[in-house]
Amino acid sequence: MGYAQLVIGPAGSGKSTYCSSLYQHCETVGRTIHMVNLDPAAEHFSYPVSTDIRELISLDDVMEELGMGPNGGLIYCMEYPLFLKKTIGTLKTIWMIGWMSNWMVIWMMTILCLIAQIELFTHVPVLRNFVEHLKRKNFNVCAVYFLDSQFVSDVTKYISGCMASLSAMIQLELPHINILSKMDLVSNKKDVEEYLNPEAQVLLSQLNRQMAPKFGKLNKSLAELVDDYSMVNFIPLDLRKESSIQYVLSHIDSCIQYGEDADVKVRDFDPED
Ligand SMILES: Nc1nc2c(ncn2[C@@H]2O[C@H](COP(=O)(O)OP(=O)(O)OP(=O)(O)O)[C@@H](O)[C@H]2O)c(=O)[nH]1
Ligand SMILES: [Mg+2]
Repeated sequence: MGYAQLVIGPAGSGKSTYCSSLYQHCETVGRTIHMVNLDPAAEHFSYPVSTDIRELISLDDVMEELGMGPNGGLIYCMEYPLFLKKTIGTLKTIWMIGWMSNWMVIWMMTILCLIAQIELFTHVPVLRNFVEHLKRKNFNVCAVYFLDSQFVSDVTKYISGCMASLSAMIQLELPHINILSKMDLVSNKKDVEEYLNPEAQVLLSQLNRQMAPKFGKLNKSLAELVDDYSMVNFIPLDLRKESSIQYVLSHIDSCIQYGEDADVKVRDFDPED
């Protein structure tokens, strides 16, 4: 059994910083973790990367050689025929050197803008195929979705963040954890706390207050949608506090049942498969 978290979220939401802090945290507590970069647009890492998709294809090369823009270039990279093969090869390499019982963090792509992000989740099957493959290979995987706490300062931004997260949740069909990042930048914690686990009625009245009356019906549907998917709640993350990282990690652990068989070193798969 292997364990993996798929770190996803909009540009600048704090994914890389989280990976770096998580790596340091795991080093401190003596927990093995492997970072796998699947982001063709990544630039540099402040932690050792076990495998890196850029050895196969990088966004810079695609933009330079094919004259593509950043969003189209990213989709080109993800659709590149060998992308899935390389990622699967990556996993095999990790398995073969016997890391099976360890954690693996898959640092998922940088999302260049919201449109690109939705296309990457809805139109490009490679992510989903990859997730399916991980599951078939006995990996417990969860998606860790990042949202910048600066973007939940009002209800309309919060709803748009929820919709993006929901779309990832529905497309990937993975256990899903939402993180509200950069909590150290929030001066009034109360403003944000009300969005950690909001009630539909409160969201609706706030939306109606901010928007023209003609949006009333839409607001009601959106508030109900967020409520129906009660999984759309957020865990705050303050990277200054070790306890906050530990708290997030414990949620992820329980989400993918890490720990129960963590010490089992036996391979329950065929590496050549
Ligand atoms: N104050 C504060 N700043 C943060 C935190 N996390 C990230 N940042 C800053 O936010 C910016 C973006 O963070 P990244 O970790 O690069 O975000 P990302 O999601 O990896 O961004 P892309 O890879 O471009 O999609 C950087 O300037 C970070 O220093 C945090 O917890 N607190
Ligand atoms: Mg990044």
